[in-house]
Amino acid sequence: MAQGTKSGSIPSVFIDGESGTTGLQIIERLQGRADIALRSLPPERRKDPEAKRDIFAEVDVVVLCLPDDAAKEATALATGLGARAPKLLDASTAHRVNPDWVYGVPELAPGQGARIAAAPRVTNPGCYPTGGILLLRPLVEAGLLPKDYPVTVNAVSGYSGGGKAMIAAYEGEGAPPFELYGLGLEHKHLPELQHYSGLTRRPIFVPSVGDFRQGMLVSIPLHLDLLSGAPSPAALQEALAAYYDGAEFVRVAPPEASGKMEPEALNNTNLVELRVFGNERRGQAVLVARLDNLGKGASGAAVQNLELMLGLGAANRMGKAA
Ligand SMILES: NC(=O)C1=CN([C@@H]2O[C@H](COP(=O)(O)OP(=O)(O)OC[C@H]3O[C@@H](n4cnc5c(N)ncnc54)[C@H](OP(=O)(O)O)[C@@H]3O)[C@@H](O)[C@H]2O)C=CC1
Ligand SMILES: CC(=O)N[C@@H](CCC(=O)OP(=O)(O)O)C(=O)O
Repeated sequence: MAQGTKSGSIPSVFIDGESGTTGLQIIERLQGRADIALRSLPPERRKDPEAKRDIFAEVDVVVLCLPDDAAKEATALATGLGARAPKLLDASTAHRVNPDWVYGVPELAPGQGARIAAAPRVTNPGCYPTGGILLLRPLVEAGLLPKDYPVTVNAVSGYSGGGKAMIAAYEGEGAPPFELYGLGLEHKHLPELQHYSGLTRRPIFVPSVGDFRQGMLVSIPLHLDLLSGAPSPAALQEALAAYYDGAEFVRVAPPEASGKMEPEALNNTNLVELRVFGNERRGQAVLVARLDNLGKGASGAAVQNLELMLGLGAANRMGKAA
């Protein structure tokens, strides 16, 4: 049963940015559901503040699938509505480390799902930080990974991660087969990656994009002798498995001494898979997260958070209880 709604028994949702990549994917995931009423604006009124204000006042949750500046403007508009303000779920980067917003990773820590369910403002995580944080935080909390470890995060994303502009560029002429970017070491995901992983030293983050539409790998190399107690790869895997025991959308695979990972295996799901590859003789390991950048990295995560915010989420979707 849904929590108190503004009108009727079915909670209502408006997606601001409904014709963008993330917005369209959320709509696809919600289509056919009888427990959520999806509201919409005609295309010519989608950027009209008055039309937005009216629909914001009528719905229970607004999902912001907008560029950062537009997300901030929409937030101000909602704030202006006072008691009629809807709950907000922001898919942009604008509020990710803002303490007034709850970080939308239910599996982050015990009780995080309940915090998301109760919050008036939830910020959906970035796609790369979703993989990085889910790998790093349990190891920091277990005391295995020192907080000041010099972490490097390497990652590759499908080009849909760059939204409509990057999709058009890659599906047009002359796109490169593969590109490193973010080499100024100021990528917008670094603050949330560091903050929610619990690291005191700023990680180095090297993202890349490949000529495939959708899917993502995030990998983190580790020197085991620099970790506390020089743990084995199996001990790292056990720490991850224990942390996510019971979490519906996070799978921790058995340890592997060798292997390959490709980025597309979890496309069109809300799953993230965590793996530890290790060479005990060499004292080295690589942590890898695989996810769909548009699934658990964006729209799938948004639907998971939306369900919690509307009181529709099953308890086991919330990660662990408090
Ligand atoms: N793609 C991804 O994998 C991920 C994206 N995100 C984040 O989600 C947000 C949306 O990204 P994405 O869907 O990829 O981007 P897109 O560029 O695909 O879509 C953005 C949409 O917002 C619309 N828009 C822009 N300004 C306004 C406004 N003032 N009012 C209403 N609509 C507006 C655009 O309209 P128009 O069509 O007219 O340009 C466009 O349709 C961004 O903040 C992005 O960083 C988060 C996680 C992953
Ligand atoms: C391939 C690509 O360009 N990816 C995007 C990140 C997509 C994402 O998660 O963006 P948000 O932080 O807005 O959520 C980038 O690096 O900017």
